[in-house]
Amino acid sequence: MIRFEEVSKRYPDGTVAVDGLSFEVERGELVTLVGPSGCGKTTTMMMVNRLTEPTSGRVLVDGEDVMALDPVRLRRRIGYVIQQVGLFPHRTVLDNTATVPALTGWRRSRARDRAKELLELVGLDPAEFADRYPAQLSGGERQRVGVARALAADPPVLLMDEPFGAVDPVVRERLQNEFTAIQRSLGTTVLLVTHDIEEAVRLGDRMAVYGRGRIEQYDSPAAVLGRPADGYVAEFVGADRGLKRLSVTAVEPGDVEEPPVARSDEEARRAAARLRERGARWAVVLDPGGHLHGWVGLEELGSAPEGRTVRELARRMGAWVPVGVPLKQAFGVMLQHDAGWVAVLDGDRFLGVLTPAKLHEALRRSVESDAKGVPRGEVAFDSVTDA
Ligand SMILES: Nc1ncnc2c1ncn2[C@@H]1O[C@H](COP(=O)(O)OP(=O)(O)OP(=O)(O)O)[C@@H](O)[C@H]1O
Repeated sequence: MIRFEEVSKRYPDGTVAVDGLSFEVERGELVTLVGPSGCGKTTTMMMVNRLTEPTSGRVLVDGEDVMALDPVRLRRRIGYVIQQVGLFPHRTVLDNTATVPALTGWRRSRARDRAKELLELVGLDPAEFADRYPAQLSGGERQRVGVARALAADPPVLLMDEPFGAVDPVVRERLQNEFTAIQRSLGTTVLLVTHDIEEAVRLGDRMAVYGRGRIEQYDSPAAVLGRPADGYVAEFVGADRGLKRLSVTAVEPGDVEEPPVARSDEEARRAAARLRERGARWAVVLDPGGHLHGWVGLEELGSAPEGRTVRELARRMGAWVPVGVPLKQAFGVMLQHDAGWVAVLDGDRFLGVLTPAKLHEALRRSVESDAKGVPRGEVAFDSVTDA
């Protein structure tokens, strides 16, 4: 969708901002550009919509050399979100958001409805914000309007320069999640510049790590963290890249272990005897169909009056995640519930539990699987301690 062929940019004062850059962004892909200040990220992006032009090489959008296209028409196909946002000061939030749909010929009421939907999505209640002017917003709110406005236009390509920079960390994470969900559903191709390595790792299908004027590594976040191309990249992504990998490594069915289980229709005392024999102090409670019902402690089971079933004593289980979420999320749930494990579900089917030891093992397996180029399930460790 976007292709750079040996692109260089030398500014008139002689500064070489970008030097012989070649890479490609597939349709529907979200690529993050990350690197230290002044390394050429913004220049790279501005060459896509011709806000600046290459000195040599070619930039192709959908197979067409941007230099052969009319800049105004080119920019209509390419959304642009910048940190300073660039909202129209004399227009309300709603009109700002509806600008492009209105320009491209939508009926006014339809454009405004769409704008309201998107404002809501980025966490700005239209009832409160629609009629305000940009000057009446905080920096973070302005940024959110900028993101809503870019999405309202539904462009096939979106360029974003630090779009979430001015938003506080809690709102940022929500906004990032909502943004990527919309981006995936619309199939938008995105180039996103960021200083924040976490953001680059979490959002990018692929990430480009910049050194001065060039890309040092272009790969999936898991590969960049697992196999940095050189010392520079390793240092840039940080000594805690193992931790960062938690964000990009999914919980797989093979990561879970089988916990002690009690069936909900089982008699409580019988279940207690079974658990005692096994040396277990608690059990996951499943209904006869194998669905998660909750959990129960040995003490409650053992002291239950005769005839009680496990179901009557089971407690609700908050510590669970769907299979496929990042390990980081599973770890977060574990900490949030102060639990030594977290249940993993596939739809409403219980797969098993993820323990801290299993989580560590999953992380190590993912590093090894990248290094050896084999699927994670095929990486063998003799024991967790070896891992
Ligand atoms: N119009 C210009 N004229 C001359 N030099 C420029 C111009 N714009 C940018 N540069 C220089 O080109 C280099 C790359 O700048 P660019 O803005 O692309 O970097 P960046 O990676 O986006 O930086 P930051 O993360 O700080 O935004 C820098 O050395 C910058 O000073």
